Amino acid sequence: MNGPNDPTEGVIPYGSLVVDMALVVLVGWAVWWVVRYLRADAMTRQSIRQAVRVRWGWKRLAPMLKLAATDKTPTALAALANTDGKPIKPRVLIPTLKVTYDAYGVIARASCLPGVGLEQFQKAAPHLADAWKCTRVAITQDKPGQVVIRGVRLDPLKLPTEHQPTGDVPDETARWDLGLDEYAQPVSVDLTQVPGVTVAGLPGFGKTSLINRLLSDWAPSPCVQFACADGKVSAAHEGDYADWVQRMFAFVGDDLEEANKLFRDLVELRRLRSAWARKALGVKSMWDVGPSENWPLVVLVIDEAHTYFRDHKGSDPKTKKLAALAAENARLVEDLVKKGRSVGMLVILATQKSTGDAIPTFIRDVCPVGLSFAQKTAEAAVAALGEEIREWPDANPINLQDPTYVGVASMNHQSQPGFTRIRTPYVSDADAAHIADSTAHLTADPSALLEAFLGPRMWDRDVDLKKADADAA
Ligand SMILES: Nc1ncnc2c1ncn2[C@@H]1O[C@H](COP(=O)(O)OP(=O)(O)OP(=O)(O)O)[C@@H](O)[C@H]1O
Repeated sequence: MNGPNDPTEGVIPYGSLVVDMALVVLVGWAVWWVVRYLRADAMTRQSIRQAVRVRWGWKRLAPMLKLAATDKTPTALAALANTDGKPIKPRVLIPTLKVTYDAYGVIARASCLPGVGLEQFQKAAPHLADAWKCTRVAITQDKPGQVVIRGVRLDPLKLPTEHQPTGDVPDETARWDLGLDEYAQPVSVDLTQVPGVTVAGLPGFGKTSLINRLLSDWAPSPCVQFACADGKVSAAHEGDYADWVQRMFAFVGDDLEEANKLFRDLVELRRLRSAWARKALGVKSMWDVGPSENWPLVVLVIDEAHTYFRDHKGSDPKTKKLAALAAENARLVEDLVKKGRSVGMLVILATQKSTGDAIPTFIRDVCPVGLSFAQKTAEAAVAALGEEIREWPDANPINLQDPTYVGVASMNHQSQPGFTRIRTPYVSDADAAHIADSTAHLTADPSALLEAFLGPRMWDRDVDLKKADADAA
């Protein structure tokens, strides 16, 4: 009974305080979720609903897919509580499941149980895809005792994306952000220590846009200098690189002689860099210290590469001269790819031609990274990506001929087995032009930079280029 002197008067009962607080937390949590849901785009909202379904259905689904374990040994507590002597029921253990989402689908992390691990989850993947209404499900293990289940409702390869370059200096030099893989996971390749990349594919499937992205993302760095040979055009103001010319220390069109001179100059630079690396940088490989404004990473883009390498057949003097130039061009570019890695030179070769002479196999095979957009025939796919592609039919670029796959490439990297399919984003010409404009002042000739860096005393000294060649090989 509450009287005037009741000591509990004005004191909120402890139990009610806990309930109130729980209610506040619950309401706060619900509001947070509603706001999150309303602010999400249509694709993400679908994924949120999917994530809720996945979480709620897991307890029933896991045993049906044999992703549960039975523990017949009673726990100590159950044994103590078992006073009537009846046999104790075995416990069914269900892997814990934490589900998150993104625009493309769900990412679930499940704990492993005795007898239920990576292998069992991988076996169940097609059934998980059916139950969760996913186009694809991938199971990987990121740490012991836990698997990651990636389910994509929408096929990321079929959804075009765009990339707007920021114009900021990249955080990491030589990281090439390529796009999203078939599970919508970002794919990037580290091009430090990589001397060559090949890019092939039918016309109009996204090669230029892919290279545009690399140029746009890297151009803001003063530690990168670009040169280009574009076999599709005769003059710098034409074609895909017209805007980029201002951010390039050298540009040549389809003239074989001019291209030959550019390749020779770059081989000369490579030889000088090889000769001076140790004295000037204090290390044998530029990558030990990274590129700098004085010693920038030199990126040579050779577009429509077949223009410079293709075989010229005929016995008239003009054809013979072209044939000799093409053969020498191939030899010079091979030199750059084979020996340019440690001194910071990277060659990107692109072609729409799908025969072995477009990018000679002796050059292709020394390029550690190869990408191919759609190809018409299995032979063309092999010419682009090497014989190994025959063993990976799912990733074969002959399956990318549908217009839906404009912008989708299959990539191999010598350091990893197999191929990755990547949805590359579209980079508009206007955005690329803007970056080229705003970074044009960073353009510098790396040979002049080397000369200035070494100073007249060192530059004048005879360097043993033959020895440098032998060291670089
Ligand atoms: N990643 C992409 N996503 C969506 N659409 C793209 C993408 N890349 C290119 N496209 C579309 O395809 C068109 C042609 O692209 P691009 O010029 O990059 O092809 P290409 O392979 O370089 O062709 P070519 O060999 O003739 O130079 C672009 O204008 C654009 O409309």
